Amino acid sequence: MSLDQPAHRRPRVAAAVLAGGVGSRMGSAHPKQLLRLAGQTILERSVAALCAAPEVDEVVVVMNAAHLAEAEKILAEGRYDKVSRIVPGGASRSESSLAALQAVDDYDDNDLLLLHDAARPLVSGRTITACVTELTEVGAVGVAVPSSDTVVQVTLDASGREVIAAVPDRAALRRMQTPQGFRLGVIRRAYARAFADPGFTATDDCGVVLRYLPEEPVRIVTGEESNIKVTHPSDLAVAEALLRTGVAQ
Ligand SMILES: Nc1ccn([C@@H]2O[C@H](COP(=O)(O)OP(=O)(O)OP(=O)(O)O)[C@@H](O)[C@H]2O)c(=O)n1
Ligand SMILES: C[C@](O)(CO)[C@H](O)COP(=O)(O)O
Repeated sequence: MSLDQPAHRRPRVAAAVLAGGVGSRMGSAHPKQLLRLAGQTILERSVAALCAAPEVDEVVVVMNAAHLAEAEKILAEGRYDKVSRIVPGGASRSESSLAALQAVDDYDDNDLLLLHDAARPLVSGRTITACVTELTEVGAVGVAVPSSDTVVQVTLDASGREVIAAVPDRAALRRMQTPQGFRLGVIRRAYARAFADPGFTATDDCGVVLRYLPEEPVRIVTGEESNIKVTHPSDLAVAEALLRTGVAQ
């Protein structure tokens, strides 16, 4: 903890919106976070959700470097008061998470960081609050939902075709979403170890803690089906419908 902070102060809470991707699966010329969803960009919707959360003090946007100026313009016009920094993302999602960590290097290890996919514009205030609440007890938390599909592990047969290798017990499986939240000391240590590992790859941030700080419990908060990740063109239509019908806001 830095010397100019009282020891008993409440932890500061930063939220990072990860928007460093190119959206290749969306197949659009523009990164998907800059596409409009019911009249507002996906990026703005994610930023607005985090800005509206009373627990969040500050929002950092990690933007695809080629579109930084565009994001700055959009977010300035929208007057998102909690957005303090817009920084360039990295080549992978993990490198963009690292850029978020670097953007809050003035925060103490005891402060909190939520990492959220820009591509999940329908996240609710309830889910954000639940993450921050859990971080009063644990150092790492991730939002997840049960799977309504059976999930199988596959392998390749001799002819190179996919076959089922295992059917894990569905009751013990969850589909991870974001936000994923951390005490900064925890996520800093996990990423320091991860980036020292030449074989490091990850698809989310909780997985980095699980792998590199195995002694650290990563708690699950049950999320909402409506917190979809806009990934393929059909997800845009689903997101529009969720907004139109009031299932999401
Ligand atoms: N280098 C990257 C890659 C991804 N992301 C962000 O991580 C979130 C989840 O990634 P994904 O849905 O895969 O987005 P893209 O990488 O843009 O999509 P694709 O994999 O289809 O190219 C998105 O908000 C994306 O912008 C990021 O900040 N930096
Ligand atoms: C973090 C995440 O949204 C959890 O489901 C997901 O792993 C991101 O994966 P992507 O391939 O970067 O979309």
